[in-house]
Amino acid sequence: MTAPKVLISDALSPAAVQIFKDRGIEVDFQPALGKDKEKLAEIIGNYDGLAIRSATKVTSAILAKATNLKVIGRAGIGVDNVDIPAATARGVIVMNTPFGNSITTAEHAIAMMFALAREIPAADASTQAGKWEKNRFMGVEITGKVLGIIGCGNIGSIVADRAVGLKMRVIAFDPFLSAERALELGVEKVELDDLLARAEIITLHTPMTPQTRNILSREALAKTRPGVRIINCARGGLVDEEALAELLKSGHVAGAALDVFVEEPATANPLFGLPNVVCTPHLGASTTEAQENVALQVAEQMSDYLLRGAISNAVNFPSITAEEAPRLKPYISLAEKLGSFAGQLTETDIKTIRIVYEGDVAHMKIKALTSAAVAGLLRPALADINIVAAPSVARERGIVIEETTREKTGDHDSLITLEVETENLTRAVAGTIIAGTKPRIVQIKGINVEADLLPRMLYITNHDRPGFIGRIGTLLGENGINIAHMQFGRDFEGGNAIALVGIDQVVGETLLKEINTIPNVVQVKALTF
Ligand SMILES: NC(=O)c1ccc[n+]([C@@H]2O[C@H](COP(=O)([O-])OP(=O)(O)OC[C@H]3O[C@@H](n4cnc5c(N)ncnc54)[C@H](O)[C@@H]3O)[C@@H](O)[C@H]2O)c1
Ligand SMILES: O=C(O)[C@H](O)COP(=O)(O)O
Repeated sequence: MTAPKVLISDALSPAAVQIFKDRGIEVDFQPALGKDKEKLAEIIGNYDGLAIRSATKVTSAILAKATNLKVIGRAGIGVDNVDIPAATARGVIVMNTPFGNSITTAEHAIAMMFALAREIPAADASTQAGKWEKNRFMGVEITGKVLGIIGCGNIGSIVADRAVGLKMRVIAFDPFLSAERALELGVEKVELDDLLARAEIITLHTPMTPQTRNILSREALAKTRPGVRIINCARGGLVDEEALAELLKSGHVAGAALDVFVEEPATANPLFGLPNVVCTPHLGASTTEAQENVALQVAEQMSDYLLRGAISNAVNFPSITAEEAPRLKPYISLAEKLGSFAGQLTETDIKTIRIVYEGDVAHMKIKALTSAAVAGLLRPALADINIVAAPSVARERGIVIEETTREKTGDHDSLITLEVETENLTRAVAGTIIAGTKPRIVQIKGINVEADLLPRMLYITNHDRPGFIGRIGTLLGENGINIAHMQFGRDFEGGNAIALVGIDQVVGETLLKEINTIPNVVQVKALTF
């Protein structure tokens, strides 16, 4: 196996380079490449992995050129510089490092709060200019002030903890913050309007989503307390910069500290040059400790995926540990084959997919197995579908996916049953793993029929009458088709029967039609796996 190749296109700590090398991965460290999208597009096709921070924009155009790419690793938190749907559609795993720079960023927000309260940057500039303006800089105390946190997740919680330590009164708006967690953090959970009306300092710590974009809009800013100070170390675009600039000029807002901007790199901005505005160039995560953390973590995660199939902190696929990956692999293959079997037999629109996981397999990562089953099911219609994209593609097509887990009920230690419902019919197929690695079908439409899945197969349904087996064998033999195995099942004597025939050659349309003319044959279909 040739060593996977990773490109680092942003300024990651060199610690990442060492990890990749130690793990036997070829690594190309080009920290300035993220700013050169033409060059990136030109070479991205050579790499299996791409490690980035926030400067590299992984657009759909870049992804279209990334023909070998399997994983994008974000050494940091925000993945808004990656086109996730486009990556997902191409089967590229996108992973981040959700905790490595949280403390550092929370500390930056706290530093910004002090910088605003005591006008440290302006006082520093004035002092170093030889002005000694002792009477110009009258600050405010932090103790006892009301801090309003918008978004109380990893970073917001650390800010809350530090602020409580500074004897501030902390209120938080976060629809997903539980009452228990708020109590544990010592913060009061409030609605946004309440926060706007009460906070003397507001700090933002939400991701950028359609709901949070412009959360401090002109209207929201108008509801804030006179003299409020605003800090944004989360994402540019959470605050209306134009409206904030006007309120700073009018004196309604006493100060604003911004680490992030609508347009980055920010070389011109409506807030630049206004009194008591403190700006840093997206430095929230920029400490030696945080950069070391995220670089090491992203390199380990990407190596684990490229070398062992383990997935952690992916934003577009369930996690799979390095220990789980080899155990899961045969079941992924089984789920994909069961899906493929049902998909090849289904010619009308699928409404619902029901998957039942029974026995040992019910305790595995069933989300990954469901993705594999859905990919197999959709592949006859969408040749390029991959396991990462499959569930979202199914949802876009209005297909309902239902999963159930239960303990072992029959002979098999593990059993996966896939049921597909269309307008006209419901078809179920079940399978298991034999000898630890081999996928095997064990039941079709409730009829027991055990067969290994070979690359070429015939699926035949017929009325259970004498003579069928001899005729099909003769007909295939006369046409030069070698039979590898032939398995039969029926619901009861003289009832409905199924034959699964593993074959070594392709059966053409003419021969399929001829098989259909054998007495009692209902349906024949050539399948490939
Ligand atoms: N400046 C920097 O260098 C820097 C560094 C790290 C992270 N960040 C950014 O900081 C932000 C927070 O990161 P995190 O790790 O704490 O994320 P997180 O996911 O742990 O927390 C985000 C919180 O926002 C809440 N939230 C979501 N939608 C909301 C809404 N509509 N209203 C209010 N709250 C909402 C969530 O419930 C969650 O608790 C992200 O945008 C991240 O990209 C910036
Ligand atoms: O989301 C993040 O982790 C921060 O915005 C840090 O971005 P950076 O890695 O480009 O400093």
